Amino acid sequence: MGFLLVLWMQFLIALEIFMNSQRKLKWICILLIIGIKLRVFTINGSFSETHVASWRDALACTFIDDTLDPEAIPLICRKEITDYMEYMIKVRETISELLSEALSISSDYLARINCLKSEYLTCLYYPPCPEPELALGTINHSDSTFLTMVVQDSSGGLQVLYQNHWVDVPPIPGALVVNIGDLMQLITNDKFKSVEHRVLARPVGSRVSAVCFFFPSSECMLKQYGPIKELLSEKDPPLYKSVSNLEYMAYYQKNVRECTSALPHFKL
Ligand SMILES: O=C(O)CCC(=O)C(=O)O
Ligand SMILES: [Fe+2]
Repeated sequence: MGFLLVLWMQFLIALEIFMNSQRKLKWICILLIIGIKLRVFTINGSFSETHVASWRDALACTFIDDTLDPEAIPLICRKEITDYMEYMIKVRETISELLSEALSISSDYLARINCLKSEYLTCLYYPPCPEPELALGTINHSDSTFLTMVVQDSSGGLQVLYQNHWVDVPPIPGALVVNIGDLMQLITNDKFKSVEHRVLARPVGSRVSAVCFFFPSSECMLKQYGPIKELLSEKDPPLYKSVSNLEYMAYYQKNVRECTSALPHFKL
């Protein structure tokens, strides 16, 4: 645990330094794509009148099949991100087994269907917001991928929607927040639920967090994922159509402005 805490602290500090060093760059561009392996961007969501903006900046990199050329990561946080992802991948193995066991299917089931074999790491920086009542750090949403692991600094602000009330997810040093994603809800036929969550904007102080989304291996991007057969019965009929990761993401990206989740669209 000591090692883990040091690793996370180094990671979050490196992130904060990087994000601050990019301040000028951030504000002159809404979206800057540096190759396809690394993206630095300010997500303001839709600017239409009916939607709240997300008050945050991001550094994101994609690890296809658990790998990314380290050269693609800025030197200032390369070691920290590499070490962190190595650890995330190890934790993924354990969580994958625990989730399979919780579903009463073979413990290597989720590993075998390759649905957690690639990662999209988003390192987030939430600057102070001059008008927090008009914005959110991250707007209400559910994660569209299969699984998410979040590490947050000590600032707080993350909330989940529980029984129609927003409930704080208080930061605990060394603790990971693990979110079930929409596609996990789909393959588990609602046994696991993808929870709606958001991050509040604050007038003073910044916040950093690292959000690691897990999605399928490159060769399974077009694979059709549907409710796991072993979980179905006459009493538990399939609730969703099968869909590929690519198809789900395409729908999500096109329609995310109108909804917090694309899941209802794939209901039978
Ligand atoms: O910053 C956080 O703690 C969570 C952000 C989040 O939910 C997301 O990026 O999907
Ligand atoms: Fe999220």
